[in-house]
Amino acid sequence: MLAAVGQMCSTGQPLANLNAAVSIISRAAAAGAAAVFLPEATDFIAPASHVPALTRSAENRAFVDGLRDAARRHGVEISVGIHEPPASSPSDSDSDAQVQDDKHRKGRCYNTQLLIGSDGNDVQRYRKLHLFDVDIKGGLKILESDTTIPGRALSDAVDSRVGKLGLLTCYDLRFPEPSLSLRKAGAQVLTYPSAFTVRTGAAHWEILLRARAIETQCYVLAAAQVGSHEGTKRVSWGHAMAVDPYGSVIAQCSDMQPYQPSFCLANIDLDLLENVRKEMPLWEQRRPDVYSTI
Ligand SMILES: O=C(O)CNC(=O)[C@H](CS)NC(=O)CCC(=O)C(=O)O
Repeated sequence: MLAAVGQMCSTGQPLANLNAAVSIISRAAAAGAAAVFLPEATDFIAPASHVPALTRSAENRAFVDGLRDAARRHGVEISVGIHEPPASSPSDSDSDAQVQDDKHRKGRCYNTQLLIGSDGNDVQRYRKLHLFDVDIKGGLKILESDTTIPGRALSDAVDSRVGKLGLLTCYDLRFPEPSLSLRKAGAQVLTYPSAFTVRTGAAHWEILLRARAIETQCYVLAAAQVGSHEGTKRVSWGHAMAVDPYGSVIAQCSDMQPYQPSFCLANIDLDLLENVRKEMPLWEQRRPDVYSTI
């Protein structure tokens, strides 16, 4: 089964971003993709002060509806990173006092990965657990928690046409525990929709993606934002890629400028995955008698 891993440069306009995302989806579907993976914050990237209003805008609701429609029209599953207002889903459990207080006080949102089925219905959502609050010497200062509420749980590994998916997002990549937990829960394919910074991307992106694939013996699919986001100081690293369970980079988007909405295709071969796990049975070789395991 073919998975398409997308790369684009989101703006502050959800409807323009919808157009870019749909152009990836329609071309990927025509190329035979069964599922299309889009970056973190595909709906918009904008200055922090604009995030609360944009998250709750009619344009942003139209963005998600447009993707549901594209999933149905093209018959593909879609994973997409969005800004999600609290209590937007009936199953929402964010009723505790702290979260209620936070959302009223600051209008924060969740950084959510939404999985849409090929019938256009929502299948799963995952809210980013680890927020990117960093202040690195040399200029980089981002406080994601200014605009975002951290999720409080992993989401169950979920069936898709390209295998059982374990959903994670961007900065989560730096924490091996959730990837191991999802592997233990049955995941075969880990997703990391991202918007890595250029500096940290150059230093860590590919190494971390390959490490997570090697440790978990899962495919890793990492859609990515790329280039300068208009109206902000943010520049994203791109290098959207797919890694196989042996750690090989099997597909990668072009780094050629000017950046266009693009994708790369990866064949997800679950027989190969089983072979990797059989040849080197890491899971059975762990030593819980010596150290604690997930
Ligand atoms: O909310 C948005 O607008 C999009 N979200 C992001 O860009 C997020 C939070 S600011 N970026 C990261 O997590 C980068 C991680 C990273 O670069 C690293 O771990 O080195």
